[in-house]
Amino acid sequence: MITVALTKGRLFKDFLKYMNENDLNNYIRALDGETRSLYTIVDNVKFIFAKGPDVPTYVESGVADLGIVGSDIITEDTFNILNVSQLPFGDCHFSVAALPDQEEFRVIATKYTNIAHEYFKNKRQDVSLIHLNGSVELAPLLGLSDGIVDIVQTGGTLRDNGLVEHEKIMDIHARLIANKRTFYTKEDEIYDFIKEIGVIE
Ligand SMILES: Nc1ncnc2c1ncn2[C@@H]1O[C@H](COP(=O)(O)OP(=O)(O)OP(=O)(O)O)[C@@H](O)[C@H]1O
Ligand SMILES: O=P(O)(O)OC[C@H]1O[C@H](OP(=O)(O)OP(=O)(O)O)[C@H](O)[C@@H]1O
Repeated sequence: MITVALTKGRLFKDFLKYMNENDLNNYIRALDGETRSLYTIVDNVKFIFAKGPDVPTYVESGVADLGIVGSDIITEDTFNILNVSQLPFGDCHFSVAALPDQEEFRVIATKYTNIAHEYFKNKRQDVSLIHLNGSVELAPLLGLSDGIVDIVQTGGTLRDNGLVEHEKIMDIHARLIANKRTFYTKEDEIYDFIKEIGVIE
């Protein structure tokens, strides 16, 4: 038995869409249902449903062998895991966004302070960061910050709040991650799963 950690929100919906497009019906039947259960078993794969930032924690500890997680999460925080491969879903990007006429960025609000810190440090720009937990678009609208560093997917949230992208920071994709030990001790089962979901030929 191998354990695969999935996130419950958007990324899970993208994974289901990917499975539908690739006729992975066995998994879809087990995963695509209305239930509050936090795990399900299909053949010899146990899927657990966690919050995105907790997926690498489960994988690092070895209670999960594999995980599907946004690259944003494993870029923002450091985990002792194997970063196996990029997956063909979950695409979005990080940007600096603000009101259209904003010229200077001295104060930035973000959920992703490490990514923002690294970005402005590399640009040799002295910026103060304010950590927020969500709805960060409010910060420049209320004058809490000059701009934000945040995830942009459709651009709808920025548009609906009168904000625009000023600088693109990096692309984001879903990634397959693995525990450093069990990737080798459970090699055959992991290989079968990865092959089945079409991540390798
Ligand atoms: N518009 C978006 N906003 C945030 N994350 C996105 C977006 N589009 C794709 N993603 C990716 O999806 C991941 C977040 O999905 P996830 O399923 O973990 O949580 P969620 O949809 O934010 O739900 P929850 O509210 O339960 O945290 C991010 O880590 C990122 O890689
Ligand atoms: O470009 P879009 O498709 O509009 O997506 C981007 C928005 O989605 C995310 O927020 P989320 O919905 O996770 O809520 P949050 O603000 O509480 O983090 C992100 O932080 C942006 O606000």
